[in-house]
Amino acid sequence: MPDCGQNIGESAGGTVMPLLELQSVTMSFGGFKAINDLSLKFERKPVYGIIGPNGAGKTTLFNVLSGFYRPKRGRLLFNGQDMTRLRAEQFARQGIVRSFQITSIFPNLSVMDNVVLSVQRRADGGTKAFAKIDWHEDHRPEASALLDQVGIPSSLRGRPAGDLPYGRKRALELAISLGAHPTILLLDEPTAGMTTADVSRTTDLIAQLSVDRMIIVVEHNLGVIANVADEIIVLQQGALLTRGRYADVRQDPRVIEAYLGKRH
Ligand SMILES: Nc1ncnc2c1ncn2[C@@H]1O[C@H](COP(=O)(O)OP(=O)(O)OP(=O)(O)O)[C@@H](O)[C@H]1O
Repeated sequence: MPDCGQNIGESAGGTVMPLLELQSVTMSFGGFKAINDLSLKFERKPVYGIIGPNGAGKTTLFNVLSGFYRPKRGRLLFNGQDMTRLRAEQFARQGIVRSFQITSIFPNLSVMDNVVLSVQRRADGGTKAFAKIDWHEDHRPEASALLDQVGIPSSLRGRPAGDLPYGRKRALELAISLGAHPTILLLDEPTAGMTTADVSRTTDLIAQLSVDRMIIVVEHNLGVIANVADEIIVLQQGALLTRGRYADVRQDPRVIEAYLGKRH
């Protein structure tokens, strides 16, 4: 392969290519535009937070970014590659992985085997999701390390995943996602429904995980966003209202109005 002297993420012209880019994306439901002609660039920052009032289009955007929705109009580029027509599992194989859908946990499998399965799936290129347990042995060390990383103690790892308390289930979901070796990790309301202690643990974990990968978080809890996000993207009515550091965004009168209404 010829060496063109080009770094990953750098275009031929020397300008830095966004890791992820939306170009004029519209996502409609029965004629209603939940996302309307939205263009966004995600550079290589560690943590982006997506916020906005109810109905702003956060979940829809999240579903587009993770390949769960395919927009009718516009394009989604990952490292310059057009992802628009790909499916969610192809996104995951390329390195865009979403977490915090407890539905992806197999409740009857042990906590450890859930993570082993994820590591296995990645190692096999996503082709043998329901493999026999005996070839899991090779993947136990990595699975153990991932469970260490998300703070699930050894005493819980042999238990059926379905028996874990809520906060631990979400940590397990994160370990499962990390087994896919994401370049971009998408977190959908990572602290929803958590106790204060779990919120604090999850916030620390997001910061720790962001050292090695980009994280995009959709979150209602602005305290969490303030703590973890390097840049905030504010949506309103399916469009970009503004973006920037939390300290600046929270003082923006348009953002205050969007959240609280004109009277405030
Ligand atoms: N599957 C769907 N079918 C019809 N309308 C939808 C669908 N999904 C979202 N919408 C509409 O699109 C708009 C944006 O919804 P979305 O869930 O993306 O907003 P959100 O910012 O995540 O809101 P919330 O903060 O309330 O979760 C809303 O008006 C919603 O009713």
